[in-house]
Amino acid sequence: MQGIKNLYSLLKGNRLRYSIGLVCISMLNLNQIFIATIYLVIFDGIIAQDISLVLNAVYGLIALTFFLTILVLIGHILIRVSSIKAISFLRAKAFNKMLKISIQNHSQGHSGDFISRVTNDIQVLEKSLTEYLLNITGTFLVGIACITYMFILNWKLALGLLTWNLITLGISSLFINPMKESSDKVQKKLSSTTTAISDIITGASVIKLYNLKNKMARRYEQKNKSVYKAVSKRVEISAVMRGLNSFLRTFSAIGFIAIASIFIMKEKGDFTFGQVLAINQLQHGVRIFFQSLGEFLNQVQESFAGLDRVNELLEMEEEPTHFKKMPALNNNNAIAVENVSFSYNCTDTVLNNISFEVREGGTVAIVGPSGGGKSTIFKLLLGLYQPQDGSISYFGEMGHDYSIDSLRSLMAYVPQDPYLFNGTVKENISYGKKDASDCEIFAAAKAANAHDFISSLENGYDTMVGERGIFLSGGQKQRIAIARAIVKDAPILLLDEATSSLDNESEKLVQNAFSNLMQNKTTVIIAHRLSTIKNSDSILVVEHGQIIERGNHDELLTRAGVYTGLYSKLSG
Ligand SMILES: Nc1ncnc2c1ncn2[C@@H]1O[C@H](COP(=O)(O)OP(=O)(O)OP(=O)(O)O)[C@@H](O)[C@H]1O
Repeated sequence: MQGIKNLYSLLKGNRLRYSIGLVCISMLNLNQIFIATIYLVIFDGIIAQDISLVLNAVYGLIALTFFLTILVLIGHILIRVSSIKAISFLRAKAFNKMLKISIQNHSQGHSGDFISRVTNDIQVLEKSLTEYLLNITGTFLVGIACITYMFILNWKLALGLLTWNLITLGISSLFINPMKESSDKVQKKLSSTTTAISDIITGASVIKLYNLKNKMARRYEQKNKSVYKAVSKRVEISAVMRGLNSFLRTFSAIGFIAIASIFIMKEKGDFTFGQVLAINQLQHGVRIFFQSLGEFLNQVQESFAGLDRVNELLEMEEEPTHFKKMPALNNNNAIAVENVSFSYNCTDTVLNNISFEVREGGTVAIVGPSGGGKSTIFKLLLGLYQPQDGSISYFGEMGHDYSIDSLRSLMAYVPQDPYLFNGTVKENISYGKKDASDCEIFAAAKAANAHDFISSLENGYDTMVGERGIFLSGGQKQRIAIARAIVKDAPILLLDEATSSLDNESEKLVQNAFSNLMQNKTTVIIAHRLSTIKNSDSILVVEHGQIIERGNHDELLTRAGVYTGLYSKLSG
């Protein structure tokens, strides 16, 4: 019952329209009652030789058919419109939620699973609003109406039939839990196939490069097989349930005819022939109520499983709007990081007691071996994760004094492999600043050494870049990302220099674009180019989550430590 209530709650704002639609369509189910009444009138009329009674009943039947057709038409329109509205609202809610959930939740889940929740699971919910709830409500209404009418016609027959149907409901209800469990499994398995599909799309080039086609096909086949197994299990349960229902239905009909015949033959029945036919008709409604209701309740379990998964998504922890409170710092530098420690999983320490500062307009380069914690420092500065210990301040204000949004407006971040959205070049640059004018976009592209190549594209700034910028080279994507950062014009830059080497010409263009971007800005750069490192005010060597050396290029070289080793590798 709670599950059905939850499904109805999806219709918030559309409930009245949906309920009217439900009533209209349910009226169609109530035709059992009308037809039973007409049978009663026609057959008792025939026996009484009353032609006008028979004719009136026939006219009534025609009028009823016409009336019900109109009602069903209106009902379907109302149900469809309100369901589509509710479902598109839910889709938008899930989409917005995905924009808000913390990066931790994003990294823990698989993109395919998220996609499956917003597509497969919501689709099931749509079906439950347009089909399952309709079936349940209609069945419920017709059942109650038929039972009431049967009691009015003959309470003894009604009581006998009711008892028998209650027993059949008890038998059907044995299938509720297994059906819910197997539907749950089907939705989860479906989600894992979406995950596999998402992998082959995002990893298409790796699959081709390493010739993983067969491996991926086998992996998908396995997942597909497990979907097949889960669906087969559900089909088995449903088949047994349907078979049993069908048997009970037939048994009940034969039983009723037998009992009614005995009553009539022994002339013990206190009902007319018309009433027998009417009750026979009504029994159909009662059977639907007791048997199909069980069947529909089992069907709706599929939507409860989908609803659980969508609700799980909607209840995921959102990114906090502010940093958590930190011990105050008295430091007016553009960035001050003091005694910061951090772990992704609360057990393995990734950053251990890190402290450094960057003066306004200064440049700090972070270098060190892979996995040392360089990118993690950026994630903390950007507020994507919060340190467990220590403090971070920006321009003399504590991180927690800013909202996360205003904090991010202070920073422009250019990652190693910039993400471009599937849109035009112009759109991708303009993401740096709301309402960026064409002039600002062109000026930024010029400063990022991107204007010339953009102008030579087929549609210039209106050229589509493809998914993740697939139509552009690595250097071109970087320059567009730099142009995006220039448009943002944030006082702090976080730059992650690409490790992959570009050809000489492209390398020069990107380096030059970086220099233009860094003018008059405070910059922290994860550096891999010797020239960048040498030109920084200060260099931090990060290894195993600690700053093991710091100073400028000359100072570090005189120490003959880890930096000297890195330097000789880079210059060698
Ligand atoms: N989202 C995450 N969840 C759990 N552990 C993570 C996550 N991201 C990184 N790590 C771990 O944190 C450590 C530091 O990673 P980080 O990416 O900061 O290193 P890095 O110095 O930037 O490496 P690289 O130069 O290869 O990019 C690594 O051991 C890595 O496995």
